[in-house]
Amino acid sequence: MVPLIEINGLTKYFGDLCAVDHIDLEVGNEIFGLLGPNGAGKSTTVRLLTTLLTPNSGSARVCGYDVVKEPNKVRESISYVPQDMAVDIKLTGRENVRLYAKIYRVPDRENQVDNVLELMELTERADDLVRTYSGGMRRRLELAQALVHKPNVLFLDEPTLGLDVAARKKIWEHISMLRERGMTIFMTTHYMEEADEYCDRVAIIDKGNIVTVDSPKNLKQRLGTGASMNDVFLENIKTAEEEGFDAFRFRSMLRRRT
Ligand SMILES: Nc1ncnc2c1ncn2[C@@H]1O[C@H](COP(=O)(O)OP(=O)(O)OP(=O)(O)O)[C@@H](O)[C@H]1O
Repeated sequence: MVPLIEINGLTKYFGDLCAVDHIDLEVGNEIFGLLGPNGAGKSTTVRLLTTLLTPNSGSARVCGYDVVKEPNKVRESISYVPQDMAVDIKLTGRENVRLYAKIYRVPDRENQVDNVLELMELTERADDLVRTYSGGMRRRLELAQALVHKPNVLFLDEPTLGLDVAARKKIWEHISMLRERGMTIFMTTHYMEEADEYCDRVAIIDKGNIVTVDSPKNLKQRLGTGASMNDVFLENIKTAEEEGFDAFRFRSMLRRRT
């Protein structure tokens, strides 16, 4: 596996709180899911890897570039789709993507805008205002924007959050298609069944520590016949429970989100 993302002892404090605690990870050309309860450190990890935060110690390389020493090179090689809407509803889909193409100084701009709209199956609605788009279409538009400068690694924070079942399935079809075209996807999710079905490997993070990393299949097998990813998740955050952490909160969160 050629690592597209290499993380060594990466650590981030917010005041006294250690949000990411000496994590080590290697991610190759795959769909990699970072799972964990609320406040576990998922978004902080993604923000460190996308150069939006600076670590207190440790290092990370993305596409061969150091996130602290070569942030511009990292940004040119990646895209990041955060949870909150990153599209302007007062513009058309095409205008939104065009804006990104301009910011990234994409060569042969109009062609590339057409290409990514087509890739996300938005061509027919490309000239309609985004205000009229469904949630799933808006998410696909965010992906189109993210793809316009041809990144090698795509970071997605909860890509299917808030979408209905059909829209979630469609987003996953698109993410899987990108993976088949050679893109590396690093994503966070609370949907265990989606991680199970679509991720090549997952890591579970709890209180800033990576508790386990493997394929969903291997993780389930380790627990025994009939185990689900929910079981894997709960098993791996058990330590927190044993330490008196509020397991009820985790479980109710899981029930809400799965
Ligand atoms: N800018 C910040 N300032 C202070 N504390 C922060 C900041 N960002 C995150 N934290 C804290 O760091 C810890 C990890 O937060 P993070 O957002 O990375 O968790 P998460 O796993 O993404 O959670 P969620 O699933 O709820 O999005 C939490 O305790 C959070 O309150």
